[in-house]
Amino acid sequence: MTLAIETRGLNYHFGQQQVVNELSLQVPKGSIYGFLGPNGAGKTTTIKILLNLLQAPREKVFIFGKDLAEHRIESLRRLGSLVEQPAIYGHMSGMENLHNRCLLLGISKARAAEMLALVGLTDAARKKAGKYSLGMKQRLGIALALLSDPELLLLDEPTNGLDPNGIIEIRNLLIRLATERGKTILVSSHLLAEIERTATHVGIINKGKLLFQGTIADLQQLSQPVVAIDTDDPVRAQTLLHAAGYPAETEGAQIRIPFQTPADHAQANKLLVEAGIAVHALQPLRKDLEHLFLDITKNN
Ligand SMILES: Nc1ncnc2c1ncn2[C@@H]1O[C@H](COP(=O)(O)OP(=O)(O)OP(=O)(O)O)[C@@H](O)[C@H]1O
Repeated sequence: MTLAIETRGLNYHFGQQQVVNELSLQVPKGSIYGFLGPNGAGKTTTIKILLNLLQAPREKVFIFGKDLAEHRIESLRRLGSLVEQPAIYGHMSGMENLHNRCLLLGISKARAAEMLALVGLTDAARKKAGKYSLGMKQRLGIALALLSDPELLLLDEPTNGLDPNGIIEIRNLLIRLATERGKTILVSSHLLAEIERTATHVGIINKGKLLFQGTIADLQQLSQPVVAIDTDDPVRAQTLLHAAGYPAETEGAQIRIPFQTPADHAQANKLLVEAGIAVHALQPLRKDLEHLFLDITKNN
């Protein structure tokens, strides 16, 4: 497996505070890697190290197999990024913003129109960027990052503050960039739901430590959905379900069984009702990131 990004036991401190702790990321080439963690987990700091905005220690950070500390310029040429707010001039149109950057980078202006089309902003090309919606600004920021045709994109919470439409637009754009243009994309978020439909791979960090890394299928295995059952007699309900072969667990006054098929849930319901137990509610639940974190931390 070729790795676009690899960190080997990376550490980083702000004063006394250890913000990145023995972090070993492996981002396969061609993947959309969801870099997940709650606020303050160390995502932005890690991304800044990958961009050498914070100094990358020797032999800890590798971009396409090369030590970033030793091959800084060469590695950074292969990277495009959107960290925090995109650097956009509000008084210029989207097209002018891109032309401006083309001039700075010594790139043909023809790239500007191509990138605007790629991020779906052709119709708004002449509009002042200051009048763009937040989602349009983010897409313009991504177009700016793409001008130099980098192989690897690092996007720090690109959907932060966007409405559902904006989130879908960014999601579709990332999928197109990976599948049609062969880009590798590392995208950070604190919301699993935002990432899981886009990402092929996931890394979860908390307090600078990697708690999980793997494919989205590996993660889904861990976040198996469950069915929560509220009854008037949880103890007897659990015993009955167990006897019928359901691996029923209690969570407070609720019983939880693994999510199977609707017919299977109906069967469990029938079993309980026929035994004279009142079933108040039967509800499929997906573990959210917070619960997944708890689970993953517990297993560590
Ligand atoms: N320049 C700095 N000086 C001191 N501490 C900092 C600095 N930047 C970040 N930190 C601290 O490092 C920790 C990690 O912050 P970081 O921004 O990397 O997290 P994050 O996962 O990106 O969170 P968020 O989703 O809130 O952006 C936090 O406790 C933060 O307060």
